[in-house]
Amino acid sequence: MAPLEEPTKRRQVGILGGNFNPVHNAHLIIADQVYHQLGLDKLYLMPAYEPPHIDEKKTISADFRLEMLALALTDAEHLEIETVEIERTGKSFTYDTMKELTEKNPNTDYYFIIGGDMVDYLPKWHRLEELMALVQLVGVRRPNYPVESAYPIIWVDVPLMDLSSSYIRKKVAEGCSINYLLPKSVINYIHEKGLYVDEN
Ligand SMILES: Nc1ncnc2c1ncn2[C@@H]1O[C@H](COP(=O)(O)OP(=O)(O)OP(=O)(O)O)[C@@H](O)[C@H]1O
Ligand SMILES: O=C(O)c1ccc[n+]([C@@H]2O[C@H](COP(=O)([O-])O)[C@@H](O)[C@H]2O)c1
Repeated sequence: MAPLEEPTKRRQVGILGGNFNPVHNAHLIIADQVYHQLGLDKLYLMPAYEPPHIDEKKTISADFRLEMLALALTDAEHLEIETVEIERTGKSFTYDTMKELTEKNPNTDYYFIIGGDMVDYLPKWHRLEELMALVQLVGVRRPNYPVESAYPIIWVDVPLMDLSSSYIRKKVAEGCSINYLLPKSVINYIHEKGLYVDEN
């Protein structure tokens, strides 16, 4: 009798989408914790070309943000950059991106991570029901934001971190230290390129 064929193991992949303006240690801790706690095969940080919010956030050129991500991830083999939204340019809705990725990689299960600040905003996401049919949403807590949702979110425990890219941009503009809030290589890059000095 012919031996039974092993079913192909599906690849388990996490995605942390964001602006990464700049990438900071809370992003890296979240990515690493979700990767390990969910036993994923890979986790991608996925920078947006332009934020998709209705009330837009300002951002800087994708080239700067990509270079800072590459510096931050130099020693992390389990963490990589997904550039699909940068290559597409313009605004990307997560549903459109995840549809493209799931079609390209039919043997992969995707886990899309959102910070607690995004939970209340979820009902406004583009084609949310369809997005939830494509990916598993994973929530991570953020200070001053809810930890519950009517939506089927897997909550992964991370330390509560009151750290944001806007805080870092503000500190640079004020001429304050940003040491230990993000990798040293990224701090050096920010100073070298003179980023965020005019932030208001
Ligand atoms: N300190 C944090 N705790 C939990 N989640 C976070 C934290 N910082 C960022 N995130 C989450 O990481 C993802 C990408 O975040 P983003 O690049 O917008 O950074 P940010 O620090 O929120 O930026 P900004 O201050 O410019 O709004 C989002 O889902 C966001 O909720
Ligand atoms: O698709 C949407 O409607 C949608 C609305 C708001 C945010 N998102 C995604 O959520 C991720 C975090 O967003 P942000 O703006 O906090 O960096 C990022 O990948 C965004 O593209 C997606």
